[in-house]
Amino acid sequence: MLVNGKWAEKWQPVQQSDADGRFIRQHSGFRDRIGPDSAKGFAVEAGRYQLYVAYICPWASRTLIALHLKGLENAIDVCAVDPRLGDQGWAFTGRDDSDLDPVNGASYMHEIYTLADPTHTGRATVPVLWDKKTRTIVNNESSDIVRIFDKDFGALATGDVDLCPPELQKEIDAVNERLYMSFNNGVYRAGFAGTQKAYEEAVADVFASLDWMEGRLARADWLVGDRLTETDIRAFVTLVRFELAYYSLFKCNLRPLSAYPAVRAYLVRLLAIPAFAASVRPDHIKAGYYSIKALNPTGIVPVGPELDYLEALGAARGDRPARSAA
Ligand SMILES: N[C@@H](CCC(=O)N[C@@H](CS)C(=O)NCC(=O)O)C(=O)O
Repeated sequence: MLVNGKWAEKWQPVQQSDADGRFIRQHSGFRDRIGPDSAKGFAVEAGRYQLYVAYICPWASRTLIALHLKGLENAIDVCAVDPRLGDQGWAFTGRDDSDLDPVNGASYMHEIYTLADPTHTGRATVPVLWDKKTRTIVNNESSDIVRIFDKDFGALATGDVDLCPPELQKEIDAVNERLYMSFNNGVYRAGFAGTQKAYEEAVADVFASLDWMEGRLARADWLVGDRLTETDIRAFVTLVRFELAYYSLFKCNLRPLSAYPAVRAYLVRLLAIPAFAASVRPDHIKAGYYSIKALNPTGIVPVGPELDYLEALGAARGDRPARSAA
């Protein structure tokens, strides 16, 4: 991580924990908006902003899905890091169809943070929304960036969807909060737990969330109201990683996803929406999670699992089959 603008040596991608071994996620530091609600006057302009993402990362994937659903692909550039978190954090290598940084020419994500604030202290996380004009970070919190794309870009956003309609906002915020604690971050609390107790608490939360979603989706198409909202984006990014990484690497293995037929059908339905499909790179997800040395010291990436819903995704994009012919 960065300490006063310097990359701390001997840094390991291990997360913070409390006295009982419970995983603690860092708070995001850059929280401005774009347009009339911007404190620093970031204006709505096509081509001015770049979104830094990692395809492995569920928080970054939320913002990618929102960008595509809102039809902002031509207004905002996207730059994807190498999926493997190395000794210097996220890197721009161009490997595995990741990107080199065309705007700042950075080698590592932490350079983007020190360009914005030469004395920055904190982890160099993705997503980051970067302003090319003033060369700084607008925002590095995915829940804000989703709302920036949904609300701030006005006529530049051509997608015909309101991800947080005012009449549903209260319920969306309440369900988002619950899902975040117990599901989106719940899987991380399980994976990075430092004690048996912290792990068991987290796994119970994860499966209680799946139980709740199964009940809801057995009688409704969407998690809140009668339409697609940002809550569905939040559920999706964790669901699509569940069998690829969380079930095995994070030990969230109480039940397979097939024990939740309504949830699984919902996942397949969302994958058929191009904005959702465009955010999913199974190769990056597996390479990224299994490169976390603290959890997988050998770095060996499992061959499986074979997942029919992801093969359909690859075929739709014209990818080669997941299993090589070697
Ligand atoms: N609050 C942030 C969390 C982002 C986050 O934790 N991203 C992870 C990747 S999934 C990251 O970049 N981790 C690098 C690190 O912790 O050093 C958000 O939702 O935007």
